[in-house]
Amino acid sequence: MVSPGQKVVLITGCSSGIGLRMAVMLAKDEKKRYHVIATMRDLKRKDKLVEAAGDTYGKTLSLAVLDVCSDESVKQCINGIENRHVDILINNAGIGLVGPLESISIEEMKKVFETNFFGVVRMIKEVMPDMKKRKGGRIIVVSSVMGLQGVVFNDVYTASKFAMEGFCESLAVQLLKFNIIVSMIEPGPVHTEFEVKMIQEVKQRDFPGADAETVRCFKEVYLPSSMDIFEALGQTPDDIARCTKKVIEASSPRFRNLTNPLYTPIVAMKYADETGTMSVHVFYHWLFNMGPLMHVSVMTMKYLTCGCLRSRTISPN
Ligand SMILES: NC(=O)C1=CN([C@@H]2O[C@H](COP(=O)(O)OP(=O)(O)OC[C@H]3O[C@@H](n4cnc5c(N)ncnc54)[C@H](OP(=O)(O)O)[C@@H]3O)[C@@H](O)[C@H]2O)C=CC1
Ligand SMILES: CC1=C(/C=C/C(C)=C/C=C/C(C)=C/C=O)C(C)(C)CCC1
Repeated sequence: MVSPGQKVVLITGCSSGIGLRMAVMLAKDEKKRYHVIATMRDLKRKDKLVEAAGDTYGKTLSLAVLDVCSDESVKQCINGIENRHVDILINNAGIGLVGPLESISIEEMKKVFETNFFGVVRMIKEVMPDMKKRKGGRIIVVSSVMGLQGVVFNDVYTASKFAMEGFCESLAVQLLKFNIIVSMIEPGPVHTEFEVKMIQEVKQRDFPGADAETVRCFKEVYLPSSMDIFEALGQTPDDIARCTKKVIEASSPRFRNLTNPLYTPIVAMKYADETGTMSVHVFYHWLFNMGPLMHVSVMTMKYLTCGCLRSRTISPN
């Protein structure tokens, strides 16, 4: 039951990771300001969430089935909510895809877009008309640093997040007219099942169709560097949940919210050279010439960005 004055928050992809921690953090709000509808595509995966929610389960947190890839599932879920009333929609569900392009089928690529891009579009299309009628609402989208800057061997995942950034940047203007505020959350690496699934998938694959040199670059250069970066910079899902709660609670939230200060110079570089050549060359040298020193270079970046650039990110603390 939603108490008077409580905001209804619907979150997608709450069976693990960032979505799970967001659901729990908002449900445990000291002032009980939120009623969280934590959704997942398969309720058999609810145990971790229910355990973490503790006694908020059935009070400020309820569960619902929702598969962002299915029109019917999205409709059924929203129709099941009292008056279809959602104050805050958090689009979190998403999947990764990494590896040499030659070894990835078009079907796999479509699945990534179906989840990460059309999943968000489907959710917004269903919730937006009611928000417009009520002249108010918040839409949060968990994007990624890869929604702002391409990362080698993440071509299709990056494209799906860029698509979402473009979509939201366009829609945000129209929605502001109806007092609906759109905010993006842009984490760098976060320790969740996303990382575990990526490592498992990569171990199982033998990358058919890709030439030996590309496979070597992926396995021997990119993967160790990427793991170094996860180890040195990885945030926790609680960090991202805290950032998101801050964005929800801000009276005038920023549109873009990077959660990790390391990425502010990377994004700044993109805007400093509008031709894009600098980013391509810097990433090339960083990966192929400094790859073995990745740990050192990342630690240096961490040190350099610990002060002034923090104000450009949303801090979890
Ligand atoms: N971890 C990271 O390094 C980063 C992650 N992100 C983004 O954060 C978001 C959350 O990922 P994270 O928590 O890390 O990863 P997890 O893999 O832990 O969580 C992803 C969640 O999305 C759900 N999901 C996948 N497909 C669907 C679907 N069709 N319908 C509904 N739910 C679905 C999964 O459910 P199920 O259990 O059923 O598979 C799971 O609950 C994603 O959008 C991701 O792109 C952004 C930056 C970095
Ligand atoms: C290897 C490599 C990089 C890797 C970045 C990674 C691995 C980022 C991961 C982000 C994630 C997981 C986002 C999820 O949405 C940099 C820093 C670009 C610099 C060049 C070399």
